[in-house]
Amino acid sequence: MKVKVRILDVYSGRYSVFINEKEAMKAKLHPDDLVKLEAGKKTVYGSVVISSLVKEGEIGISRDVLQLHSFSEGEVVTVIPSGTPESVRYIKKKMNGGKLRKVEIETIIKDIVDRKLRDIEISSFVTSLEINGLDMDEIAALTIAMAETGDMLDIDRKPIMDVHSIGGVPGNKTNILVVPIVAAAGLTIPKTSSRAITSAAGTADVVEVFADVSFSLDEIKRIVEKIGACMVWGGALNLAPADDITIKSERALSIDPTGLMLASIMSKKYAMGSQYVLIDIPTGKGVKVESVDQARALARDFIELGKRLGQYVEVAITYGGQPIGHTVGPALEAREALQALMAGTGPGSLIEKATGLAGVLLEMGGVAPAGMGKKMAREILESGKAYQKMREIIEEQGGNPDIKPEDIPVGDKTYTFTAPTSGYITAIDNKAITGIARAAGAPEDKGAGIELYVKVGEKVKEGDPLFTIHAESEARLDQATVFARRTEPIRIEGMVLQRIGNI
Ligand SMILES: O=P(O)(O)OC[C@H]1O[C@H](OP(=O)(O)O)[C@H](O)[C@@H]1O
Ligand SMILES: O=c1cc[nH]c(=O)[nH]1
Repeated sequence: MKVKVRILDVYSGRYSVFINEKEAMKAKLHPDDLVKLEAGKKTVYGSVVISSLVKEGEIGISRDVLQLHSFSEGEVVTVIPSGTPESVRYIKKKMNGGKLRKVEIETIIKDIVDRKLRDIEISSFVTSLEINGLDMDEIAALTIAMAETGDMLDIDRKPIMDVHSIGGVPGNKTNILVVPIVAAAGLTIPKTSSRAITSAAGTADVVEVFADVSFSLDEIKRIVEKIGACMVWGGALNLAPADDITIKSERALSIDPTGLMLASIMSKKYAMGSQYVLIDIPTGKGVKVESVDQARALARDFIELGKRLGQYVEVAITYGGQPIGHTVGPALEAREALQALMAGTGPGSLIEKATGLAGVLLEMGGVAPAGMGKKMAREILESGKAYQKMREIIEEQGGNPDIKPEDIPVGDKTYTFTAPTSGYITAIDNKAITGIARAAGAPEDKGAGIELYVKVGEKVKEGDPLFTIHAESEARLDQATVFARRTEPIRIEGMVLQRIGNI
């Protein structure tokens, strides 16, 4: 059927096309049916929403579609019902535990990017990967398909360094220090991050508190060729575009299937032209990788995948047994990262990890002698050079370089939990901390999160503050406090943990 486009001021987070009920009945279209819109050389897929927002003879197009495709009001388009895409068969094959061929993986990724697959099918694909996994041939094919369905960056400065965390540990604002340290040493580091997947704040969510993170590839090229670094959101670019779409399903389910995680990270690095990549694998209770043996196995996969892509990859297995630093949630983490860059010092876990990772990159990039990278990274941080580089990044990304940590607003609805008894902090539950921060509204509510006053091993007295929840609304604060009461985010014990006798 031929209809006229009506642009609707609707944002649904998916590719929706709106059709009047009578028109839908005539065309035998039903809610959520997949249709193809054709206009000249343009082809776009979308899911049907039956709505009185449009009249007979019209098709409503939501803002989501207009972000990537241009349609004008009144433009005539042909609407063609589209059957189930071939890729659904391949998703079922993975559900049944089969091994996917390269061409099958390419078809799935192309259909995700073309929006032929709807949320429900994409979630099924993600779930099938969580349950049945992928082998290295499948992971390599997935990585290349994810990168090649988008644009590739070609930066005129070499070598290109990169760092990426597999995430999972609360408060992981580390790379916001690593990137300016490495760039201040003269290396080039075009850092792309995703938004939160399982945590309460991805690096892109945190950086967005003080600068823009959505740029075109041309803008990124300009920024990186000028100042040697950027810290941007991968999802804003047409860079590995399937990544941000699958991440939406992962975030909803709070899962990060290992094969997809490898492809998600390495496709972004491949598309950015990164040559030397450092992968951070936080390891500990309540994060994605709980044991050092598992971390080593994953490290081998990253290194092998890097070889297949022509990249030199090193892996740092880092301590992830409790949150990094003292803050969790976008605005609180932005404050802490900025404070550390300005002062050249900060919480031990944050500074140790940031200078440790930056040190490895300085050695990989050949600007620090073997074994001297960490010392050099610390000197760059303490000298204020990393902060100066951060100011350049903020300015080039449209933020205010003079911003101070106290200028960053945090949620003003607060509740502080205190120690019910005196003793030592014997555990901080990563999953509970993330759950509380998410219940408080993070990462979408930038000001939501947690301020931690204690770390494992510290001594507390009854009544000492343990942590404060910040939220932007009373309702969210209530949800988070209820969640916190149901879990045991912080364990306090005496020095005698157990008494055993009479066995
Ligand atoms: O912790 P969760 O949300 O699972 O993982 C996602 C986070 O991990 C990575 O961090 P980075 O960009 O390397 O700092 C991603 O880019 C993202 O910010
Ligand atoms: O970028 C990232 C980081 C962790 N896991 C992913 O899937 N992607």
